[in-house]
Amino acid sequence: MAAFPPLKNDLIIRASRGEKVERVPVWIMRQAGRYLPEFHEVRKHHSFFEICRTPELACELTLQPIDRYGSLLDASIIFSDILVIPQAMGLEVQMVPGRGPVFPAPLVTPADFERMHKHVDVDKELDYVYKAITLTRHKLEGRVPLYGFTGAPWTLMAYMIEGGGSKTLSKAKAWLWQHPAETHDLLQRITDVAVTFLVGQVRAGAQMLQVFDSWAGELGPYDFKKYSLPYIKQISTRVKKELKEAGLDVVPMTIFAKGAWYALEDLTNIEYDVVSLDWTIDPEYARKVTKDQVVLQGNMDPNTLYAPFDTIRETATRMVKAFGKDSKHIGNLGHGILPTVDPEALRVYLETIQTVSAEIRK
Ligand SMILES: Cc1c2[nH]c(c1CCC(=O)O)Cc1[nH]c(c(CCC(=O)O)c1C)Cc1[nH]c(c(CCC(=O)O)c1C)Cc1[nH]c(c(CCC(=O)O)c1C)C2
Repeated sequence: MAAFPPLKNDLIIRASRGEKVERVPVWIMRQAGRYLPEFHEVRKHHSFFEICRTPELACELTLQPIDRYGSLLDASIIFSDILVIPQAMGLEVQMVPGRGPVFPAPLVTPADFERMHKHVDVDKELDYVYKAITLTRHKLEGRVPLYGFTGAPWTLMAYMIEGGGSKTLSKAKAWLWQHPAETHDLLQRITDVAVTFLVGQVRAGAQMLQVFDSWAGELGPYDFKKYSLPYIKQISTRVKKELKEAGLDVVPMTIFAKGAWYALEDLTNIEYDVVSLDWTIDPEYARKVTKDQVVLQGNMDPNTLYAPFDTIRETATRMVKAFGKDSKHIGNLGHGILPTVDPEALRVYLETIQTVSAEIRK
């Protein structure tokens, strides 16, 4: 395979390493997806997981926001889903229109471990993601870096037991009390897969990595320390070690533990370069707690994109200023962009972050 084209915009990589940069780099969680008409055009003809498993289609969707917004985006993220890991472990996941992901046969009791592969050949099962990453690195032509990602063990465990989205996570949480040993067994199995998967994504061409613990905030502080923190820490330390040993680039890693405001201090000490904040955390408070030891990412409420454009400008300006003139900040939303947002509202948000941050850093 030919060498990748040279990177023309490395702003977000420099920022993730904590270097002083000329302006705040920005990208958006779920930037490829349902708010874009060009996404729906492709979705009409292909199912969701068919797109994930077809490198040309996953690549095309990854590039859609980069083509649309041009220099207003400083990174791309490979089109895929966190649920490719449960699939690789042997569970079936369907994407049901209007409902989201559904497991026809979720884990009900630990006896259901029988239905999962005893040994997961991660590189074989998820080779389609690696192929999509490699192709996308070429097609990006060095415009921006490419993120690879994984779901965090707790969030993936929750999906595997709930069988899909849930308001209370009561089935998954019942496991914590009813099956504590098997809970740790499951979390460890997912962690092992995630580590190999992230290293494989870097080998394939990913230049940055993000771990999504979207349901972290459903755990209280004590349980987060017990059921999430040790595993997301294992992921960062093992991935960095394995990358180094394999002679690969030790790429910047981001942790997004949505809702886990109480764990902010712990999250700065587990070898992630960037901590992604949801909108419930005040940027000034986050800077105080993290003492500039990590780069902070985020964090406007995604619903603010429904506001009049002037309000979006005002809110984004206030956010950039709250993270501070000298702060280590990567612009993003506090969670994924919502499917019914006007793509032009996102343009206003991206433009504001880039121009206001360049202005105050002059
Ligand atoms: C990073 C990513 C994800 N999904 C998708 C991407 C693509 C890359 C990008 O960000 O652009 C495409 C991605 N994933 C999905 C879609 C829509 C599929 C469709 O109907 O076409 C897209 C574009 C489907 C999906 N997949 C998932 C949901 C949520 C269900 C729920 O809990 O109620 C949904 C709706 C699970 C999922 N998937 C993901 C997360 C973590 C981020 C977050 O918290 O939002 C989670 C929790 C991650």
